[in-house]
Amino acid sequence: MAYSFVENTRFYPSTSSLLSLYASFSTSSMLLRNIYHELVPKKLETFLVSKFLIFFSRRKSSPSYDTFIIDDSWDGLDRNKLIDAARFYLSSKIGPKNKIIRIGKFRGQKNVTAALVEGEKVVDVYEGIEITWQFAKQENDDRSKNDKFYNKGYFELKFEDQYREKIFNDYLNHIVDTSKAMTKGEKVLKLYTRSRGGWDSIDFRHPSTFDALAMDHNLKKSIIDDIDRFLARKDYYKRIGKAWKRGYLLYGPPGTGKSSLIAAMANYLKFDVFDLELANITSDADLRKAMLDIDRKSITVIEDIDCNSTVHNRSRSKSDDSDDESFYVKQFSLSGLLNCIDGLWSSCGEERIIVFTTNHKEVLDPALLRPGRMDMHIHMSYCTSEGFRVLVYNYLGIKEHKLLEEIDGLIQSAEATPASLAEELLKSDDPDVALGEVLNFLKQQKIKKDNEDKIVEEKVSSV
Ligand SMILES: Nc1ncnc2c1ncn2[C@@H]1O[C@H](COP(=O)(O)OP(=O)(O)OP(=O)(O)O)[C@@H](O)[C@H]1O
Repeated sequence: MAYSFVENTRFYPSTSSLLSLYASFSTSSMLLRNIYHELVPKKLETFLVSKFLIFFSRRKSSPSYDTFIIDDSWDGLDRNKLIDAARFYLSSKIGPKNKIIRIGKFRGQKNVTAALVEGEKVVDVYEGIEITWQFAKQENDDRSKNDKFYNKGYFELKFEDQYREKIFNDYLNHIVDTSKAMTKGEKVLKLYTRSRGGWDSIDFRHPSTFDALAMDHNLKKSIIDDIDRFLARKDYYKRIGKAWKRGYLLYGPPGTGKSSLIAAMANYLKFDVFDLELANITSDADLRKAMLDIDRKSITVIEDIDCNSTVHNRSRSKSDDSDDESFYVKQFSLSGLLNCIDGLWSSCGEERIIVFTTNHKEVLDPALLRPGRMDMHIHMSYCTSEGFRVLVYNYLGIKEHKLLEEIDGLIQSAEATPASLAEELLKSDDPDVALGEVLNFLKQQKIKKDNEDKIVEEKVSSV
């Protein structure tokens, strides 16, 4: 036992020496810590720690990656909206690491936009997840092969496979929302037309505005009020169980501004325009598909409905037509079309506007004209004195002129369209000359109109 005591004192320090050793160790570690904090700033420390962790986590196991492809078109038919959103989104992510970029600017757009070219990569970080974007061109596209700068293609986004769900459910929505916010106030409207079973789009840059429209002031105001009320009533439509859509029937002679009014509506609402030519619709299924593919916040236009035998002639029977396919198209009436739209759109719960135009309201299916069918019937009439003042201000920049009184006296009876008067005003920048042209035109127009009236009167009296 004594031996063991002697042995123990030789190999183990006493409690007091242990305490003094600990005290000197903690003093020097505090000193070292202070020196370290003095010399190494907080940011550098965080950076070093993160690099250290990344280095060891990479060494631990090499991650595997998944890739999503965002193609130019979806389903081979319609434009893939996600690619447009991705383009906008990535334009803000392109940085100094990208040595070659495409740049451009739309008319009316405030800032220059950048885009990725083939092979260039962008690394985006979303909630700590790294996503690598790359743009690639379609291999089977001939123009892609020959034209280095042709930008039809697709995006690849690559990420660690453990984040697949997060990317799919959250990140892609984040891209759509961010791109929407980025384009707000700078939205370039699109005009969609139907071709090869899908919708093709081009930029829609019609300059028409409500201010520039030559039409009755009260009518103009009632249209704007109607649109505003419609947009504010989402809950109301939901409550009464009706599709949140509004239908307008524009009727009047050619050149009275029906297309201009549609463009003014689109510009006012910042809604895209879908031009639906019923003559290009091949079947009921095609019509349903076309209607279902129409985006929310859009105006669907069916122009010159009176020229479309397919929709106003309801009384045709199958024996009238040998061709089954065309018979099928001719089967749907305008009110049938509206029912179809109501049915399809009621489930979508998003705002949509539909506009029909006609030069001859009188030949339309009476079912369409029944109250409640189209929400508002808008008569686009020949130019009035009030409307002409708007044109004069738009084209010549003046509000008063000595010839205006004489023009006012003729304008109502001459039945001139705003389009024809606009043509006359375009002939000169000099108000004296331009308004002189208008006056001559109205005089000739009046003579023509009186002659036509005389012929009609003679016909009526001979009957
Ligand atoms: N009410 C109007 N206010 C201002 N400009 C007008 C108006 N109506 C016509 N115009 C001018 O005439 C051009 C042709 O008019 P627009 O195409 O809008 O007429 P429309 O009634 O749609 O004719 P159509 O029935 O032949 O399609 C317009 O681009 C515009 O310059």
